[in-house]
Amino acid sequence: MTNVIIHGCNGKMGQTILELLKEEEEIKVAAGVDAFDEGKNPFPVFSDIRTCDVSADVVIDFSVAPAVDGLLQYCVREHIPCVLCTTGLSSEQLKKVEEASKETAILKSANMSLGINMLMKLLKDATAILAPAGFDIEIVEKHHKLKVDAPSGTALALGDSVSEVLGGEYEYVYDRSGRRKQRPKKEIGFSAVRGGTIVGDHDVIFAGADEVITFSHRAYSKAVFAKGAIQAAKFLKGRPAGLYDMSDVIGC
Ligand SMILES: NC(=O)C1=CN([C@@H]2O[C@H](COP(=O)(O)OP(=O)(O)OC[C@H]3O[C@@H](n4cnc5c(N)ncnc54)[C@H](OP(=O)(O)O)[C@@H]3O)[C@@H](O)[C@H]2O)C=CC1
Ligand SMILES: O=C(O)C1=N[C@H](C(=O)O)C[C@H](O)C1
Repeated sequence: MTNVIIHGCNGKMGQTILELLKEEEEIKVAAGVDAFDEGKNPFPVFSDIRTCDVSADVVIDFSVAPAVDGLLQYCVREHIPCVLCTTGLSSEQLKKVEEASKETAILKSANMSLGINMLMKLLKDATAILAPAGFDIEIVEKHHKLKVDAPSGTALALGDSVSEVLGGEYEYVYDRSGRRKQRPKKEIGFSAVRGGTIVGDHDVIFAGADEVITFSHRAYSKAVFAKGAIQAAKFLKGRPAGLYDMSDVIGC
C-alpha cells in the first residue's frame, strides 16, 4: 500500500486524481492540501503542507507555483518523495528543486502523459536531421482559459529536448511584436493560445524550404496526466534522493 498526500487536492487535477484513485487498491490518500476546502473529502485537508501532521510515502503535487517553496521545505524536512507536476516555476524555484533533490527523491515533469514523453524522444532524432538541413523550429501550444502560466511547461520541456540536441545554442523567443527583422536561424519560437476548455495541445513545427513537418500531441482528458502521476507515485515510493523524470518511470 502506498499512502499519498495530494497537494492541490481540490483543483482540477487533484480532483481528477481522486476520481481515478477510487479504482486503485494499492494507493490510499492519507491527506490533502489546498488553499480552500469545503470539508467534503474523506481525508484531512490542510491549508499549508508545512502544517500537515499525517505521515505518507509520497506527495503528488498539482498546485500553484507559489506553493512549491513550502512543498519542497516539507518534503526535505520529512524525507518524503514528491511527484512535482506544477508548472510555471521561476528559475530560483527550479534551483530549489535541484537542491531539494539532494535530500529527497523528486520526480519533476511538466507533462505526465505517455505521449508527450515519447514525443520528447522522437524530437531528438528529428532535430538532429532537420535543423542542420535548415528547418526552422516553432512550438505552438493551446490550453484552457483558466491556465495561468505561458508558455506551458510542456512547450518549454519540448523546447529543451530540441535545444539539447542543438548544444543549447538556440535562443527561446516568446514575443516578436516589437521586432522588425527576419527570423534568425538559431531561435525557437513559442506561441501560446488560451481559450475554452482545451485540455492541452502541443505542436512542434519544423518548417523548411517547401516542406513542413509537424509533430502534434492532443490530450483529450486530464486523466492522461493523472494516470502518469499515479504511476510515478508508485515508482517513487522508497527511492533514494535524486532528481527523476518520467523517462525513469516509462523506462525509455
Ligand atoms: N505535469 C503535468 O502533467 C500537468 C501539470 N499541470 C499543472 O498542475 C498545476 C495545477 O493544475 P490544475 O489542477 O489545472 O489547476 P487548479 O488551479 O485547478 O488547481 C490548483 C489547486 O491548488 C490550490 N492551491 C492554492 N494554493 C495552495 C497551497 N498553498 N497549497 C496547496 N494547494 C494550493 C488551488 O486553490 P485555489 O484555487 O483556491 O487557489 C487549486 O485548488 C498547474 O501548474 C498546471 O500547469 C496540469 C496538468 C498536467
Ligand atoms: O495547466 C494545464 O492544464 C496543463 N499544464 C501542463 C503544462 O503547463 O504543460 C501540462 C498540460 O499541458 C496541462
